[in-house]
Amino acid sequence: MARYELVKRSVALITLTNPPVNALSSAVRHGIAKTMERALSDPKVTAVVICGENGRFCGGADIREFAGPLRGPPLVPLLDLIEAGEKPVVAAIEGVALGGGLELALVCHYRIAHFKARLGLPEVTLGILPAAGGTQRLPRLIGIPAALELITTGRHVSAQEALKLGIVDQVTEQNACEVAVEFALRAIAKPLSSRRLSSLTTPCPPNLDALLEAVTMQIQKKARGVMAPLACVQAVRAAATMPYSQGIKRESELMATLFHSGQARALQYCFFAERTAGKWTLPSGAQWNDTKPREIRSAAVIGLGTMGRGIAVSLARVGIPVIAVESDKKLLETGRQMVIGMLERDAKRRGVSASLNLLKFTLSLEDLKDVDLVIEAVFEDMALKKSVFRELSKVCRPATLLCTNTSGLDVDALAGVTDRPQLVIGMHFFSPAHVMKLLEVVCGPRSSSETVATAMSLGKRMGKVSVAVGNCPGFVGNRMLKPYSDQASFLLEEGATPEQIDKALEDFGFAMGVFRMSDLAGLDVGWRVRKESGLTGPDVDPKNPPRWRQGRKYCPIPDMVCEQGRFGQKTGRGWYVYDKPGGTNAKPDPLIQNLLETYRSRYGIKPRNITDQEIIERCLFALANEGFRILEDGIAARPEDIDVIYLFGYGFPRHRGGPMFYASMVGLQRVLERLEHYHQAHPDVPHLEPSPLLKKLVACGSPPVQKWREHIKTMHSHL
Ligand SMILES: CC/C=C/CC(=O)SCCNC(=O)CCNC(=O)[C@H](O)C(C)(C)COP(=O)(O)OP(=O)(O)OC[C@H]1O[C@@H](n2cnc3c(N)ncnc32)[C@H](O)[C@@H]1OP(=O)(O)O
Repeated sequence: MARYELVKRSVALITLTNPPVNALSSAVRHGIAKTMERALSDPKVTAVVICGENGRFCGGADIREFAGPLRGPPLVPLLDLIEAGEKPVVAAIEGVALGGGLELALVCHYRIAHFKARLGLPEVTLGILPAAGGTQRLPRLIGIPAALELITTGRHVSAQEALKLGIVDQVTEQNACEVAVEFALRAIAKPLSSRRLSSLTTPCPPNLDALLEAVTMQIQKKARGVMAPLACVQAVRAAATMPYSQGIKRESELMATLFHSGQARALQYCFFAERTAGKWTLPSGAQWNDTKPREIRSAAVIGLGTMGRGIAVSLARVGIPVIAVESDKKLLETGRQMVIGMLERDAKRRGVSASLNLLKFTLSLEDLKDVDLVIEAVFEDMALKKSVFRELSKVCRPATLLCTNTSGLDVDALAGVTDRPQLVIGMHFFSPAHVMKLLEVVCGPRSSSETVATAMSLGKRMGKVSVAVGNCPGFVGNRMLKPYSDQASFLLEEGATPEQIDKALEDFGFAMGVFRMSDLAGLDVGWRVRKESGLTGPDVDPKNPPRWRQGRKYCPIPDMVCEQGRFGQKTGRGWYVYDKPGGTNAKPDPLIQNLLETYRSRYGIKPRNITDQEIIERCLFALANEGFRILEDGIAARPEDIDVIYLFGYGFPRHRGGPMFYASMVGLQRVLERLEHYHQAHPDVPHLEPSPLLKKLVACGSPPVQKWREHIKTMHSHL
């Protein structure tokens, strides 16, 4: 796990060998300990270079080992030994030096980085802190403010920025290992004491307390309830106020509180879930690693509304020529200006030039005859979408992939009107499409494996986290949203207010509660869908009981809000009131309070006190319960996929892991009991009835989320 060679007759070259990222597994730590001992004790060796195999220095501790007991040599004494050695040690950083990898580099006396390398201490994103001296050595090297920023955010820096900050001594465009060997030979005669970071005094700003206070407040505002960044601040404070020997103890104490926390488990689960989500399998057996995607050299987007504009920008900024289509001149011109503006702003922010030459705007579908792939992003109306797909079928060459950006309509019904159902697939982007990372790739029963592979690979190319899902109304994300938001509406009936529900959800960790989020998205969208599906509006049978639709309990309050022209932020009024249309400062509105009181008295509902616990349980357990049904139905392949969709598309707090992981952390038995309790109280709400899969998992002893798959017997997988 660490290779030893003697180069240039006197330099020991130690190469970490643990593909793919040379993580510091117990075997690698053992390898480093053995090879370092050999290098330090061999009189022929005058200097040491440490590098990583395959152009990657080191991706840090092996995160998979965190779940088990510590085996092999602990890192801190090993790193102290390297730093204390009397022979100069040089880190040759190629690829990445992250977490424990950077901590290893920090105990080397010199650091040479390849110009493409990235460095950072991302432990905070895994719910822990850099506990191999990182919080003590980095502030001593680059000062408190810069170290605090890097450690509390986990941000990676480029080699160039690392040089500016003083983290590395040299950046090279050549082979970093060869440069490091030459560097090491020159360093032999030089004294090492000033290169041992643990022996240095931390440069301390005069306003230390004010700085730490400001950073703490910023964290509490941005990452409400998240423990690790606050612990990082305390560890950095120790670097500023204590000698190294005490600071390292403080670092270790803080790590001990974080290491076994539920937040750390959740965040580490998210890390792997994100990587698992890209690994799709179809009922045919075809899967991500045996199906070659097609190369997409040109694309088209139909419809330049909010979604279409974002999609066009996402394609153009990764170098794909895009033809954008609108139905009339005015809309085309507006769309053109918006797309160009968005692309220019995006390019400015990234410090690159805007690829405007890749854009073409047209009113004619005929212009799409030669493109490789089309993404339809017209209004969410089946008849309209079908007419577009019929037309595309006529004008596009037979090999063109036809994708629909629908948020819940039947992808197979669209495939059915084309001459190539195997090349039709859903690409459900989230608004704003050039910002939001999630892409649901909706596989119809007739979508070919090559089509799935191509949509997934295009998503990756656009920087999206793509998840393959099956075809059903609302797919995964929006299907689960319904029970969640229905519960919020029922809670309004029973006595809660929008602000109370939002606060409970925001205290849980959501960036926005369900009502503030609906105001942002626009209330009219859901209203239109409910009208189309006959839940409200003129098509509802007048004989229908008032709070009852399609055989189940229905809350008409959201419709009543819309009937008053309150569509959310864009109209300046929704569940809240805003200073002006388009305003973002939500204030509780007495008119909504009135509406709720009138509604309750009309239906004889006596308002009751509702606790935050009930809000969280009813909203989130109903959400997870639908997730279990989605797994049973084979619409999502694994719980990780559902969690990734909720993390990246719906703002579920990452330190809670996603709805399915959260349910497993609460305990499936407890979730089952609470759902049974609420279903007993509300027997007319089917979403509260515990799903068979939840019951089955409880009966099997509530296995960990990673094992649920073994208990899901899907007869008709849609994936
Ligand atoms: C006491 C000492 C404590 C130290 C604390 C730490 O060091 S915590 C770990 C800190 N390091 C990180 O957080 C880095 C995590 N990794 C990444 O950010 C990225 O993987 C990467 C290194 C930037 C490489 O990205 P890339 O996109 O090229 O590859 P993948 O992300 O897809 O990863 C490839 C596979 O490698 C697995 N993996 C990556 N890092 C680790 C790790 N540190 N431990 C274990 N496994 C790791 C990843 O899961 C992928 O595996 P697959 O099986 O192929 O999905």
